Amino acid sequence: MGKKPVVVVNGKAREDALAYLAEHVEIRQWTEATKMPRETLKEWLREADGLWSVRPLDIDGDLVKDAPNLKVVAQPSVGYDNVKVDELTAAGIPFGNTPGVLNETVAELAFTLIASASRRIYENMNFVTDGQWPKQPTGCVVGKDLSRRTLGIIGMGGIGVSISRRARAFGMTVLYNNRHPRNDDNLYMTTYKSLDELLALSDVVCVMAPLTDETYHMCDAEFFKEMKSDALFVNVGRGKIVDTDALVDALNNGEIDYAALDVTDPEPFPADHPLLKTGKALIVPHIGSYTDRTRYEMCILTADNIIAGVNQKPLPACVNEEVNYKE
Ligand SMILES: NC(=O)c1ccc[n+]([C@@H]2O[C@H](COP(=O)([O-])OP(=O)(O)OC[C@H]3O[C@@H](n4cnc5c(N)ncnc54)[C@H](O)[C@@H]3O)[C@@H](O)[C@H]2O)c1
Ligand SMILES: O=C(O)[C@H](O)CO
Repeated sequence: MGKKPVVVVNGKAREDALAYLAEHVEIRQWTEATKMPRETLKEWLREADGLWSVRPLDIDGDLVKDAPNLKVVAQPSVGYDNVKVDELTAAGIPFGNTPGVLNETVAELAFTLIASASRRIYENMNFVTDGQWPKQPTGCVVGKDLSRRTLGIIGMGGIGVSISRRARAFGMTVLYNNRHPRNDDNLYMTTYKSLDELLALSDVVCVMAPLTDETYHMCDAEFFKEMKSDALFVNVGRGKIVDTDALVDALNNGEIDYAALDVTDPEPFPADHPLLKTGKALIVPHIGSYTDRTRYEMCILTADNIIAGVNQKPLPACVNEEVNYKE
């Protein structure tokens, strides 16, 4: 039997998925508690056929330029704003991500944020844990309905569609903004609006777009001024889509009512950040896809991307399908 292809894993990854991958390749994993130094990673890649990217890792042409045998890079996420895909394409390296398998799970988290923030679950639970059970009806923090209110989704891709289905089941009117209006059955009773219209009409605005040059700081001071003053702002896309200082100002000035975030800028988010001092934010630490089953499926898809790549076969989920595979 010939030598197995070598795949570098630059940090901690699910052991069950690595065990599956190890049936096909030889794994060289960075197991130190500290982040793998970039120069060491470049050194290891000189001998490698594949890279399983553990985030945060900036992936670009420089990282792979001295890796003559590298045939694939893959990571267990759908977002790939850490990757200069065109530079991998130029180097003849396909890049694999994990679309689809996480749609329902991330939509469940987005909807959990929408519902929990609307009913002020966090603040109301604090009454209970503090032994301050409130006198009804005025003592508690009064919430807002979801039914008969309007949700505006920015970024109507795989996850946006799954969020819109949940919102309709809760009796919400659903609007969306996307690069292009969509025309498919998934968007039943969901209406395309320009960004300005969506912001003016929505009671809940949910960002589910990728981070790109175009979306960086899309949610700025002007954006929040265009929202309704009693609206909820939700971000499950990427933290850097939001100008966080502008969000703090908008909450403090009453331009919007509340924010619920799965993603922040920066990550990790500092415990003494002014956003947490507004008392108007529900924040969780980027857990959108974190259920055991979904993370397993994402990691198995990552392994399958790598197995295909090292064998110079088309990846099951390839971002740069146009790549000319290395000979
Ligand atoms: N919080 C989490 O754990 C988590 C989990 C999964 C995905 N994400 C983020 O969500 C993003 C979307 O995931 P997806 O699987 O739905 O991707 P997708 O590619 O299926 O959908 C993204 C949609 O956003 C639209 N879009 C792009 N630029 C836009 C813009 N400027 N304005 C409006 N719409 C725009 C695209 O046209 C596309 O329809 C990912 O790129 C990732 O950054 C976060
Ligand atoms: O993009 C994704 O898939 C999530 O943010 C997890 O990294």
